Amino acid sequence: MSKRTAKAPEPRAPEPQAPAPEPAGPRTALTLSRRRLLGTVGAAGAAGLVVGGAGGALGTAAAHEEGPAAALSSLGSTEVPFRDDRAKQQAGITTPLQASGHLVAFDLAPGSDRKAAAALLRRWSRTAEELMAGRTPDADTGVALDAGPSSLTVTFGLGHSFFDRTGLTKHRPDQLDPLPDFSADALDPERSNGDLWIQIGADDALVAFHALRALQKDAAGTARLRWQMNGFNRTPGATAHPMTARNLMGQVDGTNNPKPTDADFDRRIFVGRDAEQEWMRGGSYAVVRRIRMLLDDWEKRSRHEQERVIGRRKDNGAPLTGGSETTPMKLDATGADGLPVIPANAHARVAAPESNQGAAMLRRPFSYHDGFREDGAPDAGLLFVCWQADPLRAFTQIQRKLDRGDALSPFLRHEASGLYAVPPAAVPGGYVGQPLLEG
Ligand SMILES: C=CC1=C(C)c2cc3[nH]c(cc4nc(cc5[nH]c(cc1n2)c(C)c5CCC(=O)O)C(CCC(=O)O)=C4C)c(C)c3C=C
Ligand SMILES: [Fe+2]
Repeated sequence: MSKRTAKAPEPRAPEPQAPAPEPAGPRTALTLSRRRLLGTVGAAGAAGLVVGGAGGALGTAAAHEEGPAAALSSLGSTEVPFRDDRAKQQAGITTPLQASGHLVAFDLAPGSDRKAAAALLRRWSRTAEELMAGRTPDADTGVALDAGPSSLTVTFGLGHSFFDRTGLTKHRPDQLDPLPDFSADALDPERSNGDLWIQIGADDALVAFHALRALQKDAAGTARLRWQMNGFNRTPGATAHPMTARNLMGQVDGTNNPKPTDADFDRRIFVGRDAEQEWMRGGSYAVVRRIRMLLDDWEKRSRHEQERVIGRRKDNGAPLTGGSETTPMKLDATGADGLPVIPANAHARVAAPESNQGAAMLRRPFSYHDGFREDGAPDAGLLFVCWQADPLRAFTQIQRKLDRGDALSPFLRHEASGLYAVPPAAVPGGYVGQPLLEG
């Protein structure tokens, strides 16, 4: 395939809410297929295709002839490697938040055994690698033909039930034991759990949808879709002041996430070298919660009340004890009334490692909006995804504490839940989960 070098893109603005893209972070694709840069007659038909990013502004009529290619913007050309010799973990964990996301779970079809599951994960890994590199099969839907990789990541996980279905029960890690019930739970079993889970993220909604369809087609005959959810975040570049993301309650959310530069980051987020289940070493556990926000109630509260619910300012995310977003909270500080400045039940206080014997997880959510409910309230909230080496000592410990009386809980409903073992990245020539399935 002929290759062309794309103009070097501008660096992407930093996004403090997500850790720096260390090993598995995005890199700029310097070579892209000729088709992707120029558009082709063929799949695109006589109208041709415009180049993604900057070229898109030209409009379709301008792209009939193969002329000098306009460079993709950094948004379109940013590529996150599927495999990376330096990275042990799959992409999509420490990758900066993307603008568009899909979470999807599958159940193995009756009769699909371990061999069929292995073949599916091999197909999925191949598809993910191709699409994340910006290579789109000519014969597919065409949805992403004129787009660059757009920071696409595809991350694969295995649910508790996967192991019984494939005869691998004795290889199931204890960390996949079902999460306990919490009082705030109103879980829909049909939108929870599942044998297999995929997280898709991209900075372009068409690229993300295209990946979703391609992976769904790969599953045909082997696994059936169980549930699927769509999410979004702010588009990179939409603000002149790159800062931590906001959620649909308007809060700056993600400030006190562990950072890859923290000495204990790997120990907290990734499964250690001494783990009993060898195939999970370097992997992580994802807890997924669909959390609806009771926005009508929330939006009736004054800004002052809202800030006391979290313990941080709404405008810049700074703790109520002062400073900027990154200033540590002073949990001991009291006001003139003798009461704590950050209230005893403030969400950030109750969830903090200091209140949970050091427990911490990496939160990497998407917002969602699925229209309006019968009462007119928005069906909207957070697709809360968090990553940790041990869910019992991270998500479960903190959620138990929140459940006992954090000020944010009355504004939330946990509607769906999943817990998945996310194996390390595939080795060259291999596929995600191969050491488990062929071990
Ligand atoms: C069990 C874990 C958590 C759930 C569930 C959860 C839901 C949830 N959180 C917000 C908004 C914010 N959370 C913030 C901080 C924060 N939240 C958790 C854990 C859960 N949140 C932790 C561990 C922390 C960090 C605490 C700390 O160390 O300071 C914040 C403050 C800013 C920040 O640090 O990110 C906000 C805002 C929502 C809206 C929500 C459910 C929809
Ligand atoms: Fe939180």
